[in-house]
Amino acid sequence: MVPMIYSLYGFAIFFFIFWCAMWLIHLVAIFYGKYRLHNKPTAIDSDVPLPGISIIKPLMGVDPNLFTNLETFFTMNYPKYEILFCVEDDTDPAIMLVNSLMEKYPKVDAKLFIGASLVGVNPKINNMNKAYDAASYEFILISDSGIKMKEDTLLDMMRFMSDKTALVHQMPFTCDRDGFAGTLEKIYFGTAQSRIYLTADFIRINCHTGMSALLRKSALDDIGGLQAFGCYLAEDFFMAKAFTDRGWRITICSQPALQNSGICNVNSFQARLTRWAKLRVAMLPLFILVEPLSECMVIGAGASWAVNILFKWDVLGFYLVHILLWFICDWILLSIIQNGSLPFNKFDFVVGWLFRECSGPYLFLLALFDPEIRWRSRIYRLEWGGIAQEIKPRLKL
Ligand SMILES: CCCCCCCC/C=C\CCCCCCCC(=O)N[C@@H](CO[C@@H]1OC[C@@H](O)[C@H](O)[C@H]1O)[C@H](O)/C=C/CCCCCCCCCCCCC
Ligand SMILES: O=c1ccn([C@@H]2O[C@H](COP(=O)(O)OP(=O)(O)O)[C@@H](O)[C@H]2O)c(=O)[nH]1
Repeated sequence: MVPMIYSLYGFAIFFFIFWCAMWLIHLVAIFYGKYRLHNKPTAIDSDVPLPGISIIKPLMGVDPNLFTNLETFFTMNYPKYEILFCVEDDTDPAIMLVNSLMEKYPKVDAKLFIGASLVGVNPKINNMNKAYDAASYEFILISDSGIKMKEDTLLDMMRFMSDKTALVHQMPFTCDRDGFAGTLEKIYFGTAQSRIYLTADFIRINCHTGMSALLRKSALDDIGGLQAFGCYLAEDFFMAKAFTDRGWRITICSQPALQNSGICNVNSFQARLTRWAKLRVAMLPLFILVEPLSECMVIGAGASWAVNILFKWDVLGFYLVHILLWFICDWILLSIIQNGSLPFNKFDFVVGWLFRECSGPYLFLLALFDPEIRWRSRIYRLEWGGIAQEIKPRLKL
């Protein structure tokens, strides 16, 4: 009987401490986000020339926003850069679109590479490898197809690239997009994900998501170049880990990444989150426990039970206050990251937030019980540690 009481109290203390840690994460994210994001660049010293940047854009297929997203790369305010578009398949419709942009902006240094080099299983790495080998400058920007840039985004990223830094990344966020899926994506990236992302950056834990990342090429060459990470699907995480293992700094810049894919629906968004959860669990198995526990509804339930055991507090009252406070913190954080008016009203936020918070744990369970990873036209399976194997030949979409 006594061991059972001890275990009961042990669990209650564990939930209570975890719950306190989550509130600390909320506070760190809010204060660090306010301090770190959206601060205007100090005047650039015009006597020191800015280093050149080779922008690598891996493309696969087109979507309704691709043209306007890519166009933002031709109109950036940065003195020296080249754009290296990569397409794996010579029948890809993205080729036509890139050619028309290159014709529209003949003064911008842009090239198109067709055909992947098979250096591993990661199709994004295979697609980018030729461009990486041909890059002229000492810094590389890897930028996914759905990213939209502001005129000064490159300047913003470069000003965080100190001598000790090998990687400056943009925290994932989204452009304003219509419809429930657009609201949901903004809420997820501006609350649940950014809370962890900002805290991790603050305490210097690797949380690099490689959708928009400025890399020091010499440092990447020292760890084997892009191709050294072709065996992983989460090449971004392992690349950043290799840098930090060698003593390099990695950091976010002040502008969050503006994801603006023209494909915006709840199913594809949830499939993407599930794919990412599978990657995280394979890389860091501790996530099987901590990720669901970090969800509002789950830790709230655990903490409500814990405070009832420890302090005899009312379970339902505690749970409702917990949800209300979590909701308010999320609203504050989202407003800081948006840095302007949100494209939806408070009612839409309530609905989107409740949907996200209730579906998050369910999506995580789905990810745990389905080991196959579908990424664009390919299907993979991951080993513990993150090494990937392609298990079905490429589908023609
Ligand atoms: C009391 C302790 C509580 C700890 C709670 C931790 C709970 C974690 C909960 C949520 C995790 C959010 C993680 C943030 C970002 C992850 C996004 C992601 O999964 N990205 C992966 C996929 O990216 C794409 O991959 C393909 C590539 O080609 C594309 O270009 C990419 O965009 C990516 O691979 C993984 C990146 C890093 C994941 C590691 C995150 C570690 C976070 C540690 C958190 C510690 C917080 C601080 C605790 C005190
Ligand atoms: O087989 C593939 C899959 C993806 N990509 C590129 O990798 C980047 C990230 O792809 P996606 O947006 O599907 O990844 P997510 O952000 O959803 O993980 C994009 O620029 C894609 O064009 C690629 O070149 N080949």
